[in-house]
Amino acid sequence: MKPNLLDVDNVSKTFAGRGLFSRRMKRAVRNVSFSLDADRPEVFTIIGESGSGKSTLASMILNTARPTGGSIRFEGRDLAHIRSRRDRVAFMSRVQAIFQNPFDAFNPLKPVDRYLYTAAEVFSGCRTKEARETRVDDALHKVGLSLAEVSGRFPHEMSGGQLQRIAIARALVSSPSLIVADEPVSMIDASLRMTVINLFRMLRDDLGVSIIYITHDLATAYYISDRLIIMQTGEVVEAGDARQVLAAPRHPYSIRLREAVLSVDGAWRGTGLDAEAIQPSLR
Ligand SMILES: Nc1ncnc2c1ncn2[C@@H]1O[C@H](COP(=O)(O)OP(=O)(O)OP(=O)(O)O)[C@@H](O)[C@H]1O
Repeated sequence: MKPNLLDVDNVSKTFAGRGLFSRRMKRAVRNVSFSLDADRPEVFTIIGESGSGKSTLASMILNTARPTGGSIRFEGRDLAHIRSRRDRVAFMSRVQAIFQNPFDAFNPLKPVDRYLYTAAEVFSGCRTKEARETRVDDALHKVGLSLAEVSGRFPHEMSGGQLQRIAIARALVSSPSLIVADEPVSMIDASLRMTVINLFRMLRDDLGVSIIYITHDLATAYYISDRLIIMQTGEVVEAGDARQVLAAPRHPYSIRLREAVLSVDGAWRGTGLDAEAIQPSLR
């Protein structure tokens, strides 16, 4: 039987308390489980307020932090068994990350195309300049840009939205099957947010890439998610089909979350989304 794309199996993460003599442990993530099907690309959203454990969970999925309980398998392989450089590179070519602030992801003194060439060489094994250029141009076209537009340009010459699209292009260079996007639009102008959000849809529908979309923003979550989990103090308090969960939330936290969005006039406008058009039943 074909393994799942991802299995997060009863995963927990406890941090040792800060301070030399501190014995207090911080349980950032508690017993979280979910799976992504390899044959059904989807946008799977992890939503929750600040400090609910979203980024900690993301870093375990990206294998940059180890769970203190439970296990994570990618395409059937336990991430704890990925040790050699070769295995790490192979994993990273299949699972890519997009972070919150695109300006942090690029060195201001380095032209952005260099990052794409490096990705083409390291993750896609493109040995010649021509092969790298073709690969990079192809990835840039998928996000609505081209090598000609981007070549030799520095991060400060780009808008946040453009730079985030370049970050997505960099992630696409290796043809990943999973992208973990941690608050990818929260630092981008509202007017450009939807371009990036719609790109995730395109990646799912046209390229078959699954996206783990991490956010505290209910409106964009509602717009693009297939399934979601809602986290509170490290635990999953609600999970399921995005439309069902957000249209009829059951847990007090998800009810509060929904009310918070609906009570703030213009909250939907801030995202560039039309709440009525998306889901009239939320009103
Ligand atoms: N390295 C660490 N050492 C100790 N505690 C940590 C560490 N990293 C995170 N935490 C704690 O774990 C909890 C979850 O943090 P996390 O960053 O995963 O939350 P989050 O939902 O991503 O929040 P935000 O939306 O603000 O990024 C928080 O209470 C945080 O203070």
